Amino acid sequence: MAELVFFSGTMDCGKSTLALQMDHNHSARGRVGLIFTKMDRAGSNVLSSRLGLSRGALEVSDDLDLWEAVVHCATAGRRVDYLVCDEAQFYSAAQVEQLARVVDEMDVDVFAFGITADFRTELFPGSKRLLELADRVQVLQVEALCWCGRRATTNARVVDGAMVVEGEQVVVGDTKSGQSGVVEYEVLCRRHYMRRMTAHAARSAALSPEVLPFDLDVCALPPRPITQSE
Ligand SMILES: Nc1ncnc2c1ncn2[C@@H]1O[C@H](COP(=O)(O)OP(=O)(O)O)[C@@H](O)[C@H]1O
Ligand SMILES: Cc1cn([C@H]2C[C@H](O)[C@@H](COP(=O)(O)O)O2)c(=O)[nH]c1=O
Repeated sequence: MAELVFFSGTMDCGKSTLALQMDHNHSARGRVGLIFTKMDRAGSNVLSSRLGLSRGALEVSDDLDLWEAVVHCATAGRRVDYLVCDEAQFYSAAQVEQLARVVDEMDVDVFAFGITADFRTELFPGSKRLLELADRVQVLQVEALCWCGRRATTNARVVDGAMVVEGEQVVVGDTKSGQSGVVEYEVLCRRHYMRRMTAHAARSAALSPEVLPFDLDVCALPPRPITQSE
């Protein structure tokens, strides 16, 4: 019996890697799949992992009807046993409903991968619909960690080390850019998200004479690497 499964977690927790592993394992057993993605950091029509693995993928444009795409393959005589859908947070609610229809009417497994909440801790439309319709929601076992060592549960948007909470919901980016003025993301625990305390802000606070010595959060900072100039 086919299922719609939503594999979710924060940024940088291994979702794309798992997507590639799932495709590998299913195809190794003779199953035939289609890989979809949307706005992968590496570019169009590619599903990439920070581990360096990547595969060609069908780009999910805003107007792509995923039900029609699978029906087209089937009517062209191409077997489809499963779909891998990465960056599913970017899909529309209607496209998620099309995926559910593929599962229910064509008995095709759909494995969707994506983050649930944006930089404001609000659900993406695609993620919301997946949480509402999926047969199973699996939180990935590899935990991304906040700078303090707690499990990260939020995806903060950061510009020049400072958290920003205003802006467009969709800004493609990575967890480290190192370039001034460029949007990047940092996974944080809820506590430090609510405090707007990025690793950069915590390090700055640690150097401030106002910080009381028993502010354990700041004391939890990993030692800053000593640069050559110091
Ligand atoms: N050099 C490395 N050695 C081992 N694991 C790594 C390395 N670089 C990245 N990773 C793993 O890859 C994960 C991110 O992979 P990726 O699939 O791109 O995540 P996501 O799609 O969730 O953003 C990290 O959580 C980390 O566990
Ligand atoms: C929090 C947040 C993230 N994004 C973008 C940034 C990345 O391009 C993807 C997530 O990719 P990953 O494989 O999970 O690392 O989503 C965004 O557009 N808006 C946000 O609020």
